[in-house]
Amino acid sequence: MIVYLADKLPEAALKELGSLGCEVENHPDATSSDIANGIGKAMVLVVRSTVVTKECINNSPNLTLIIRAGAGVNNIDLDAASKSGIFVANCPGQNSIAVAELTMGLILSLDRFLPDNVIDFRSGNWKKAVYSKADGLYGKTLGIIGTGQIGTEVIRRARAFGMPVVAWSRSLTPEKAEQLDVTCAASVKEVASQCDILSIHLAMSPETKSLISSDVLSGLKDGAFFINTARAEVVDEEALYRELNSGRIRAGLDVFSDEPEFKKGEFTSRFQKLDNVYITHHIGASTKQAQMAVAMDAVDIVRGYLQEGTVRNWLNRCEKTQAPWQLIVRHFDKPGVLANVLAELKDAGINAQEMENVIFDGMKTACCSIQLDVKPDDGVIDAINERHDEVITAVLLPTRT
Ligand SMILES: NC(=O)c1ccc[n+]([C@@H]2O[C@H](COP(=O)([O-])OP(=O)(O)OC[C@H]3O[C@@H](n4cnc5c(N)ncnc54)[C@H](O)[C@@H]3O)[C@@H](O)[C@H]2O)c1
Ligand SMILES: O=C(O)CC[C@@H](O)C(=O)O
Repeated sequence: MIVYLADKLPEAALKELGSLGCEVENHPDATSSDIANGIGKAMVLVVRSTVVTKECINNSPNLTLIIRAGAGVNNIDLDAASKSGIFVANCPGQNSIAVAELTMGLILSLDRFLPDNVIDFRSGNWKKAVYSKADGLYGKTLGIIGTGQIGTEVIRRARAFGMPVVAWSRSLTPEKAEQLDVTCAASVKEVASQCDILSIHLAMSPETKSLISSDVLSGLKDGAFFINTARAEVVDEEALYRELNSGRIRAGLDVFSDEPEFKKGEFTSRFQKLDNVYITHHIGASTKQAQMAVAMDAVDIVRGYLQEGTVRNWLNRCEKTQAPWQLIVRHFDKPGVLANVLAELKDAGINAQEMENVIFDGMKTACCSIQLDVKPDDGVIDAINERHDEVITAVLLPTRT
C-alpha cells in the first residue's frame, strides 16, 4: 500500500509506516497545488494543513483514505471525498494540550507584553517602566467558546491561574459546567460581555462560520483580550480588524484569514501594522509531543485500515441511513448464500444499504443484517426462507429511524 505524506511528519512515523509494509512517498513541503493533479498510485493521503481539494481527490484514482494528522478537517473537501467513496479520518485530542499551552502563552504575552519586551531587549532598548504595567491574570474572568478537547484543557489551566471561567458551548449543560467548574452562559454574546479574556475553541463548519460576529466583538469590555487558536473563519475578521484598529481591545491569534499555505517565505498581512496584536505562525499543534502523538495516531489509523479493513475516527460516514427496514438473515456459511439473498432483493427492486455479516463460533453459520430502503413483500421473504440448504431464517424488522 502506498501512503503519500503531503506534510512533515516525524521520522519515527515514517519508519513505523515502513515496518507496516507501506511504501511511503514523503513530500513534507507539498502544497495544495502540488497535489491538485493527483497523488499517483497512492491509496492513503496524510496531511496536516495542506488543503485537499476536489481536484486532488478526482485526480487520484487509487485514493481510498485521507487522514488529517490533526483535529480540524476544514482543509479537506469532505463532500468530494464522500461522493468518491473515500474515507476521511482525523486524529482528535492528540494536540489539544499543545494548543491549550499556546493559548495560555498568548494570554501571558498580552498581559506582560512579552514579545515587545524581547524585541526591545534585542535592539538594545531598556524600557522597564513601559513594561511594568501588566494588570495580572489572577481573578480575571476567562470566556471560553467551545468546551471540546482544547477548550477543556484551557479551562484546566486557567483554573490553576486562579481565573474564573464563563463558557458557552452548544452541548454545555449546567451539570457539565459544574464538572468543569465554569459558569454556563446562555449565548456567545453573554460570554463576551462578562469576560476579560475571550478565547475561541470552535471547530470550523458552515454553522460556526463567523459565529464570533461583529455584535459579539463589540460586546467585549474595553481593554479585553481576544484569543483565537481555532480557525480564522469562525470570526468576522473585518469586525475584529475594526476593533483592533480602534485600539479598544488586544488580540493573540494563531490563525488569520490570509495565512500563507506555503511553509516558508515572505508574506504581508494588514495585522502586521497593529502593535496590539500578537500573531503566531499557526503553531498551536506544533510541539514535538503533539506532533509525535498525532503522527502515531495517524499511523495507527493506517495500521487498522491495512490489517483489519476498518477506519478509526471515520468522519464522513453517514451517521444513520434512512433505511426503515432491516433483514436479519441467519445462514450457513458457504459461498453464494449472500449473493442469492441479494439477488432476491435486487429482483424485487430493493436497495441494500448498510450490511454486516458476522460468523458464529465453529464457522459453520453466520448472521447478516441488511438495511433496506423499501419494505419487501412477504413473497420476497418467503423466497429467501425457502432456500433451506442456505438460509436458517430470514426475519424482517423495522429499524429505529
Ligand atoms: N491552532 C492550531 O494549531 C490548532 C490545533 C488543533 C485544533 N485547532 C482547531 O481547534 C478546533 C477545536 O479543536 P478540538 O480538539 O477542541 O475539537 P473538539 O471537536 O473537541 O471541539 C470542537 C468544539 O466545536 C464545537 N462545535 C462543533 N461544531 C459546532 C457547531 N456546528 N455549532 C457550535 N459549536 C460547534 C463543539 O461543540 C466543540 O465545543 C479544531 O476544529 C481546529 O480547527 C487548531
Ligand atoms: O498540523 C498543524 O500544523 C495544524 C493542526 C491544527 O490546525 C489542527 O486542526 O489539528
